[in-house]
Amino acid sequence: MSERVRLVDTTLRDGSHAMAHQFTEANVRDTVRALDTAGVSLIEVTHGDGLGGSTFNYGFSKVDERVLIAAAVEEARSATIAVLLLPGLGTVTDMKAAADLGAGAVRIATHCTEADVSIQHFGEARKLGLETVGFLMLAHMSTPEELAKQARIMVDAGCECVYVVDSAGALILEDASDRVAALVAEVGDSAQVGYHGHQNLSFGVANSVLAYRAGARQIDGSLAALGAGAGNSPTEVLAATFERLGVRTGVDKDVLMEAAENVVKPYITRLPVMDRSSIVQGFAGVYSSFLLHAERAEQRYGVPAHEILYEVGRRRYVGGQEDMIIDIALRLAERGDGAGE
Ligand SMILES: CC[C@H](O)CC(=O)C(=O)O
Ligand SMILES: [Mn+2]
Repeated sequence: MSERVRLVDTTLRDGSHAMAHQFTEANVRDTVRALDTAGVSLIEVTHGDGLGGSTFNYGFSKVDERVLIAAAVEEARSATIAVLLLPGLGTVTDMKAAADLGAGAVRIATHCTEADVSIQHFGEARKLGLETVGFLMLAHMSTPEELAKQARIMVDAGCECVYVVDSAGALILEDASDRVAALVAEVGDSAQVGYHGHQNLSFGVANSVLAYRAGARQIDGSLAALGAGAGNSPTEVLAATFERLGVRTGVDKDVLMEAAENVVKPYITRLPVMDRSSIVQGFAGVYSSFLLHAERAEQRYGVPAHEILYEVGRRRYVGGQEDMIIDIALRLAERGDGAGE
């Protein structure tokens, strides 16, 4: 077997978007137990939009994320529990609270051109002794060269693994591996590089394989693909694929398949699929977590979600601009016929 790649599971964080942030404590306990048994070493548990994400703009959690993080920590025998933090939404105080609850890693996410807003958070995370990961979101909006410069900022601030995050599921094959290769060339001597994919155009797993070949050593997935948009690369498919390729992951694909079928699928309220709206997200480069917001706007204002998402893509909105989905829906409703395409 060749070199090891670490599969990181984000069912209980990215999946929060698809669940409209309604995870229960039992969902978290059952999923963490299964992932831990399968040998997954890093499990992310937070509101979909990270620490402090439970708000009017992003959607309220059913259960306080601190309760969920504590439950996850209690269930994990070997795995480390990671939390997501978007500077400006989550604070250093939130990060300290998560560390006090037993979280051992923080993944700090910024828009792909704004790594500088994470500098303080990486410094504080290292002081807390947390494993540190950086997320460069909506990576399709930057060139490989620009992205590599942003990765350098995160690594210099204390980030141990910096991710190319295909938030819109818009990257196709070399789009993904060229970005990973640029990051490896820039920071590979002092940090790892990771890859986080979405299935909007169906390339999550294929891009992950190419990312690995370009030097990524941490790859994200979600059980049963539970994640924003058309979902994430399914963790169980990543495990099976890397095993077929002879790449060691240290996880048991059969335990993961069992978990996807019998732990996660039964609680999914809306199965992520490549439907019209999520395909538009991949095509137009729209943040995957905007999907449910657009679907709600469709219900309220009678404008098709895919029309709203096309317009979001034209306007190049980024994370944090969820409220503008309402603005678009109102304008399209006024016009009476949607944006057309
Ligand atoms: C709001 C955070 C976001 O969901 C992070 C992520 O998984 C992505 O950008 O794809
Ligand atoms: Mn994601």
